[in-house]
Amino acid sequence: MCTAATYKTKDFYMGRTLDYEFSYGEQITITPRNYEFDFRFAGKIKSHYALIGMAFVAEGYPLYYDAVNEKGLGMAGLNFVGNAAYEEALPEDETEVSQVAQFEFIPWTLTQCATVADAREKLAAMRLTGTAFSEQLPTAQLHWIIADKDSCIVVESMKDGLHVYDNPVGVLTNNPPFPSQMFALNNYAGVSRKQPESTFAGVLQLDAYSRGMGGMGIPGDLSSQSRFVKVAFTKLNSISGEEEDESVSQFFHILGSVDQQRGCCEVTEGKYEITIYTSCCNTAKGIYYYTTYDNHQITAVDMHAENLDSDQLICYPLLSKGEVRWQNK
Ligand SMILES: C[C@H](CCC(=O)NCCS(=O)(=O)O)[C@H]1CC[C@H]2[C@@H]3[C@H](O)C[C@@H]4C[C@H](O)CC[C@]4(C)[C@H]3C[C@H](O)[C@]12C
Repeated sequence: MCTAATYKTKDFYMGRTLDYEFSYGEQITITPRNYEFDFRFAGKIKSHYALIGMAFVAEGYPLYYDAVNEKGLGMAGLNFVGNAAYEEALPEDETEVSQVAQFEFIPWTLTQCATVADAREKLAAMRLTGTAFSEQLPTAQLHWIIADKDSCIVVESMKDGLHVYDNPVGVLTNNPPFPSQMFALNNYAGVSRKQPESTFAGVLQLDAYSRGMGGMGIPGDLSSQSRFVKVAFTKLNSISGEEEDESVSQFFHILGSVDQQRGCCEVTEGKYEITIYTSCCNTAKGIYYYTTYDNHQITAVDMHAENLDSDQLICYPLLSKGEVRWQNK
C-alpha cells in the first residue's frame, strides 16, 4: 500500500509512503535541465524543467515513483492493481495526440508543465499506453496524484478511459477508484477532533470517559480505504507552525498515521509489506526529505545545491541505517 498527501503552510509540501515487500534499489534522483529524454512515442526533449524525486535508474533512465519539478509541480504514482487499464500504442500516423508510456508519465508531465492547469491541458491530448519499459520491468498498474500549491488532481486510466478528478482533500491511496474513496468520507461526517458528545440515543447518557477521544470512529486498519479516511482526517485537522522545520515535522506525522509495520500485513506466505520510505518534498524549494523503515532521522537532498544545467542524472542512495543518539555515554 501506499499513501500520498499534500500539506500547505508558508510553502507547499507533497509526499508519500512507499509500502511494499521489496525494494527495486530506488535512489533520490535529480534530473537536470539538459538530460535528454527520448520518449518512446513523444520524441526527444533536450531542455526542460529539472526534477527531483525517488526513482529506480535502469539503463540510465530515471523510472520515477514520485517527483517534483523546479516550478513546484509534483506527482506520485500509487498502485491501482485490478483497476488500471492502459491504451494499446497506435502507429504514429493513426493518432494526433501524444502517446505516453505509463513509465514515462511522471517525467513527461513534470519536464513540461509548471502547474496543474498545464498538466490538465496536456492530459486532454494524451493517450497513456501500457508499453513496458523492458521484459524485466513490466507495466506497473498505477494511478497518479498531481498537485501544485493551488490545486490537486487524480489521474486514473481505466477500461472506460482516462479520468481526471479534482482532489479537494489532497490525499491518494490505492483501491477502490478515487470517487469511491471520496464517497466513503460521508460515513465519517460525524467524526470530530473534539471530545465526543452523547448523541447515540436520547434515553442513554454516554460518557467521554477519557481525554484524547478526538477522531473517535476513524478506522485504524491498513486497507487503502481506511488509510484514505485516516490520513484525510489527520491532514485536514493538522495544525503546525509555518516554518520549514515545523511544517516538515508535521508532514511526517501526517503520513506516520498510516505507517505500515513489519508483520501486520502479509501479502504472500511469509512476505510482509512495510513502509520502505516516507517522503516529503518542499515543492517551492526543491528539497526532498525522507525517512526509511530503519532510519527515522529525516534526511534531505536539495536540488538547488546541484548544477541543474547539467545533462547527467545525479543520484543519492537512501541512507537506510538508523542511529541512536546516546545521551549518557
Ligand atoms: C510498488 C510501487 C507502488 C507501491 C504501492 O502502491 N503499494 C501498494 C501495495 S497494494 O497493491 O496496495 O497491496 C510502485 C510505485 C512506482 C512503481 C515503479 C514506477 O512506476 C517506475 C517503474 C515502472 C515500470 O513499468 C515497472 C518498474 C517501476 C520501477 C515501478 C515498480 C513498482 O510498480 C512501483 C515502485
